[in-house]
Amino acid sequence: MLEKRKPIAVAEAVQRVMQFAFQEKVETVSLQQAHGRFLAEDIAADQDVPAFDRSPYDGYAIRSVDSQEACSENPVTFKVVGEIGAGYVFEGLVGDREAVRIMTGAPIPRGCDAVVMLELTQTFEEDDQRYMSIKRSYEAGTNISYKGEDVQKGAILIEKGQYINPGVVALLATFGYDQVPVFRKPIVGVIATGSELLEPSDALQPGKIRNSNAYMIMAQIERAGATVKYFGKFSDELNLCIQAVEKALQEVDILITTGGVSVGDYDYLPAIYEAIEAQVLFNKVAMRPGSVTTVAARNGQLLFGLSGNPSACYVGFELFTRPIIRTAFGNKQPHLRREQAVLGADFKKPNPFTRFVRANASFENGQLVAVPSGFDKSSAVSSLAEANAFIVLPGGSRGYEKGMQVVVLMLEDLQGSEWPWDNIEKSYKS
Ligand SMILES: Nc1nc2c(c(=O)[nH]1)N[C@H]1C(S)=C(S)[C@@H](COP(=O)(O)OP(=O)(O)OC[C@H]3O[C@@H](n4cnc5c(N)ncnc54)[C@H](O)[C@@H]3O)O[C@H]1N2
Ligand code: MOO
Ligand SMILES: [Mg+2]
Repeated sequence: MLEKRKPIAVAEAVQRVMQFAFQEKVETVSLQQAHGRFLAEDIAADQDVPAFDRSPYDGYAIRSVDSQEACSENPVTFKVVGEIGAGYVFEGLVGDREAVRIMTGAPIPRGCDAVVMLELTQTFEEDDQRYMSIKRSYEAGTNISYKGEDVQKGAILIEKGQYINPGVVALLATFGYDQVPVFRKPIVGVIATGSELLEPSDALQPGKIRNSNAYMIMAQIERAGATVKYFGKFSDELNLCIQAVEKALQEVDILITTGGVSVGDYDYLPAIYEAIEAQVLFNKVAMRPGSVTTVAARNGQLLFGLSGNPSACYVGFELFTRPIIRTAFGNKQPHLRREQAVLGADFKKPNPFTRFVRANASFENGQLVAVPSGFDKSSAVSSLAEANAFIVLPGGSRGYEKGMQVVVLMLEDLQGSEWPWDNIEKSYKS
């Protein structure tokens, strides 16, 4: 007799998976490879930035006191006693009515306390000596970038777990991090199952389809920040699949399979879990698509049995696999970011299960509006391309109307949510 599967709530299923959070591991990468990784240590400033008072403009460094009498009727003239570009230091002491030609970024010469922009000066030469005159006075401190005005020594700049974006890369470089401590990426294996599968390079044949899931999932793994290991596609032959899964498990932290998790004659994943003595955490979730999503564990290693149906496969990854990957990065918000949005179109299909409608969410006049991104069956592949969010529609409703408030989960976001699963209410009109 066919075993009847008992659906569990999405939040319960996510919780079961999250029991297997990764132990964080640290490795070091070069600064050039750090972009897109997650920082494994707090970074504190070991110096002031800037490290010296410097000029924000090209112009002349002066002693402000010498400019006090200057006005348009009475220009004050300075003797130009030197010139410095960024990277050089003026060694002398600047005296009475003396100025130093200075470029942006150069240190303020000793004795000077103001910089006059080049455009506000007039220059001339007399007996091989250069002079500069100004027609207004300057207060002490005018046009000086002070030591430590950007960052003060000792400040915590970036916290452990922070995503390394280009700005973080700039800070790491500023503070001399040629090598950067980052969290190790988990290795996520991918196996596609199905005798119907062709590779993308193959010509179509009767009854066959191209394997899109493996490539989609590999891209999702990379988007989540992990490393992919692809083992290929396998036809629906039990022993072949058992061997492939056993072998893959030796080489990865997490293994994802697609297809074969339902109740068809060639849906072998349940038999594979049994054969390799993996414990099934759940094999039915009260959600659409992806109700057949199955997760099993063996010796602390997770096996994600994602559906063969492309939309179901995609959703299963984002809800269950993504957050566990994120735990490897010291991430306190490993789940998809939850936001509130306005439903941008009617969604009339009733369903007893919570729906995750692939959608495009964008701001319209400051309001996030989410519109289903196309054909909504579990088998759909076309609606995935435009999707940057899931609209979460709780089950048990007769359908939803344009204008209702809905919860959305954002797919392209880096910030994430701590736990987005509480209080997902039935929608209401705003
Ligand atoms: N009698 C029942 N039938 C089905 C049930 C059920 O509860 N009772 N569940 C349905 C639901 S819901 C889903 S979702 C699918 C899940 O199917 P499987 O996970 O077992 O996947 P397959 O049977 O292998 O394939 C399903 C579908 O997806 C296509 N596929 C498979 N692999 C790929 C791939 N790599 N790239 C693109 N497309 C793929 C495959 O050709 C099938 O069309 O089961 C329902 N049936
Ligand atoms: O798992 Mo199925 O996708 O609910 O349609
Ligand atoms: Mg099947």
